[in-house]
Amino acid sequence: MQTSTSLAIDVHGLTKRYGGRNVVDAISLQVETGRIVGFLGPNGSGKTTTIRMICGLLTPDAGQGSCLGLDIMADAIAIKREVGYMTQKFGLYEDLSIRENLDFVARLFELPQRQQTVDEALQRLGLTARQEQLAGSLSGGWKQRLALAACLIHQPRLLLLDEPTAGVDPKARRDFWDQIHQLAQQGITVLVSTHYMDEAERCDSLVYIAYGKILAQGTAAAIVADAGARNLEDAFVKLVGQAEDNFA
Ligand SMILES: Nc1ncnc2c1ncn2[C@@H]1O[C@H](COP(=O)(O)OP(=O)(O)OP(=O)(O)O)[C@@H](O)[C@H]1O
Repeated sequence: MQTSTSLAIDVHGLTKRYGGRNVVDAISLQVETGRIVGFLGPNGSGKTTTIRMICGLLTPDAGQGSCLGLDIMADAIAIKREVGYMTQKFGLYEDLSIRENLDFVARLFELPQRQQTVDEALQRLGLTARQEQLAGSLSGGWKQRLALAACLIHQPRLLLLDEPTAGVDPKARRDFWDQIHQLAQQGITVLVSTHYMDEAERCDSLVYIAYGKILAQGTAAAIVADAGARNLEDAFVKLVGQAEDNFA
């Protein structure tokens, strides 16, 4: 039996309603510390909304739970200090350099020894040589690397990555995933949403949602086997087809 202390995410019945519709509908999710969990589902299925409720950015209409042992309703501010949240749209200042962007984030978190912290962040992500380059002049892959450096600067224990590799070339995506695996080896938990099947295959386990509900979860191999499918993509097509009949 799993004890709650080994769960980085432990939420029950999370529900969010917009315009009279449950866009997230009673989702319960448990993620063990140090795991990489892929969060998949069609556009508009509720992934971003769920991620935002988990990290206290959005208040659920129903449900409860904890993130890193902190209550998602009562401890939202404390959660933000422990979580790195990377969105599809990189929230960086295009007219600031790489170094200035990281320094700005370090100030927001009121980190001590800012210069050293920024130096280390630059080094860890291979950004030192480009530190004076303006963020706006970077390619998608380098912007993504900077965004990851920014969301790691306060040494979070949990990374919530919302389609972090959208629009990034294959080499940069591969580098990014190598980085994610290194972080997980250091004990950081990762919940990552993606539409890419090759990325899903690199996760320890997967959660697949549609219409705001979890349709399948487990390892990629188990999901494929349970769906009687040839591969992950086929499994998801089957699952969403069945869900259309039930929920659409
Ligand atoms: N603030 C809001 N007001 C009204 N509707 C919203 C709001 N935020 C999200 N929605 C709706 O909720 C549904 C779920 O959106 P969400 O962004 O969580 O999906 P998603 O699975 O992350 O999609 P994608 O893969 O396209 O990023 C969508 O129909 C969206 O239009």
